Amino acid sequence: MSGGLVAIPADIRVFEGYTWHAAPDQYVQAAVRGSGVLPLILPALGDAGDVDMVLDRVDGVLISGSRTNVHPALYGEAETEGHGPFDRLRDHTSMQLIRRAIERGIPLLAICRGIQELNVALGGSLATEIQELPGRIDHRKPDTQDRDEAFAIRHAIHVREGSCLAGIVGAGEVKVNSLHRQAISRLAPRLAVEAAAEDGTVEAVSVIDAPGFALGVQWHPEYWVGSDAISDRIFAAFGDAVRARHSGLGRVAAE
Ligand SMILES: N[C@@H](CCC(=O)NCCCC(=O)O)C(=O)O
Repeated sequence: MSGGLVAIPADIRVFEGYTWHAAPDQYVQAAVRGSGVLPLILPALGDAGDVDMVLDRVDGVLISGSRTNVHPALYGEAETEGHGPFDRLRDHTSMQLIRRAIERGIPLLAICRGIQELNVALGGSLATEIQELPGRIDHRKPDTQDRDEAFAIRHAIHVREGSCLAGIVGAGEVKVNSLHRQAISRLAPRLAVEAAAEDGTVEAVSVIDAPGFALGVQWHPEYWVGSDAISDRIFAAFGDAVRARHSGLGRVAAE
């Protein structure tokens, strides 16, 4: 595998009487098949981790989705019933990784919870239970046990002309899936909105003046890699950026 190494920060999960550091296989498979890179699941070590030691050795960072939410204290709000469930170690590891990857120009693709972590890591905030906000559609996962139904393409978003994302998938309307009940509220200063849903929900952002590839999307392109052109193009573009860094081209440019 010559495409480069990509860190995927793990979630903390408890089952079978153990605590696990885990990442969903759909992100691992999308990294391999869609980006042509070698994924490396990174334990959620929080302060015990050494982010720069990891970033010295990888060529990209892929931040996955999760049913857990970023803790509201990280964007200055009080915890309520509606904000949970939480994964504080994931929060800490992801956000350190995000900040340093951007500073070092290491390619970053942040998906669903990942775009929310990106926004909070750079100083923004989140809204929770957005389906209860005036004028918002319901962005939550459909009530089904069938995974293809859960990740089915469901609503339109508008990709802004001239955005980084437009350079990957084209500007205008595209259709995406939707499995979230939180979304960006206060946009972080260094983020630019790349796409939005018809109800105003931010669906994609890029990092202004980032030295490397740095894109966040609220939907799940990883799930349909191999059968959806938009998903394929996003992961191919991420893979190109990772390969450029792996070959030393991106590393020289950014550091
Ligand atoms: N928890 C956040 C982010 C949502 C997310 O990442 N969803 C992916 C998992 C979908 C599932 O299997 O339930 C939010 O709800 O906004």
